[in-house]
Amino acid sequence: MFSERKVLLVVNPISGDLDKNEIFEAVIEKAEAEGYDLRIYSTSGKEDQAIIREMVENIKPERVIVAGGDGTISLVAQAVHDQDVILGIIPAGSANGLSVDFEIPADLVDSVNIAFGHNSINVDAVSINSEISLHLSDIGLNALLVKNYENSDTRGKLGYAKEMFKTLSEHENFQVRITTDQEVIETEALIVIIANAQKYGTGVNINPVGDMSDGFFELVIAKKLDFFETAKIIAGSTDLNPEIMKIISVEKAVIECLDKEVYFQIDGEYKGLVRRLEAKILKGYIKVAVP
Ligand SMILES: Nc1ncnc2c1ncn2[C@@H]1O[C@H](COP(=O)(O)OP(=O)(O)OP(=O)(O)O)[C@@H](O)[C@H]1O
Repeated sequence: MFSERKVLLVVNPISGDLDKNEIFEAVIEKAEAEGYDLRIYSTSGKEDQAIIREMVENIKPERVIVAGGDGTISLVAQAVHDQDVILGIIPAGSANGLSVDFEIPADLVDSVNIAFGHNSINVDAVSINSEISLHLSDIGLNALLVKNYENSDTRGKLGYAKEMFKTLSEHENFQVRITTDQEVIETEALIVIIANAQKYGTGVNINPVGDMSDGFFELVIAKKLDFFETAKIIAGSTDLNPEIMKIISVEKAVIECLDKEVYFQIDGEYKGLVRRLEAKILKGYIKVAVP
């Protein structure tokens, strides 16, 4: 029988190190059990956003389920955000920062059940110089780490530690001016994070007040630190010292790097050097299935 209820599964075949066949099997089984007509799209790395958008317009699925890392989730969110669909997430990337924040478990059966489940929340996005950030973007130290890690051929924890050491020796603090509706802050900074979420994929809770559905994003400004304080922060120390870290909740902000161009990353993807960022919240950007 032809089913009116449709679901589109988008899979990134190269993300993380999960066997995608297991994902196909689990989703096919669940879709059958729930009476969904399932369509599948495997990303190619080229024109995916436009293709997914067109598929969603034609198929009109109730849900779009993404199996991939944060890059693929963000791509699909941008393709479907103005459609009436629920986004289900099956964590299948190398870091899975978004899934950590949504408390979506790594277990395949559990995440498939959640992706097809009844609970969903509206999630904000942050527009940064017209690009979309769902999770955590930043300028400074961490963006340089992302750049170094992307360019290195080592992977895993050891590769990460090696790149962190290299990054700490290369990084230079910068002068920044942050203009919000409430205040103008001018300070030397190690890192400025534009945070929609709370945690990096490593589990570091950099923004304890973060809530992806509250209509605000946070600016987390870390000032000059010494070498060991810096290492502690990016290695996972969560005891945020207010002398060192300042966190403000805003709807929009302009961030200007006053003395040099600074490394910039969005949701784990290195974006190049920047001087100026304009960030604003996009409320209720996408609906996501959650536990
Ligand atoms: N078939 C493909 N071949 C090569 N690259 C692809 C293909 N499909 C998608 N990509 C690329 O995969 C990247 C997105 O990867 P994604 O973020 O999903 O996984 P990841 O990098 O393993 O995980 P994480 O973001 O959690 O570290 C994009 O750069 C995209 O262009």
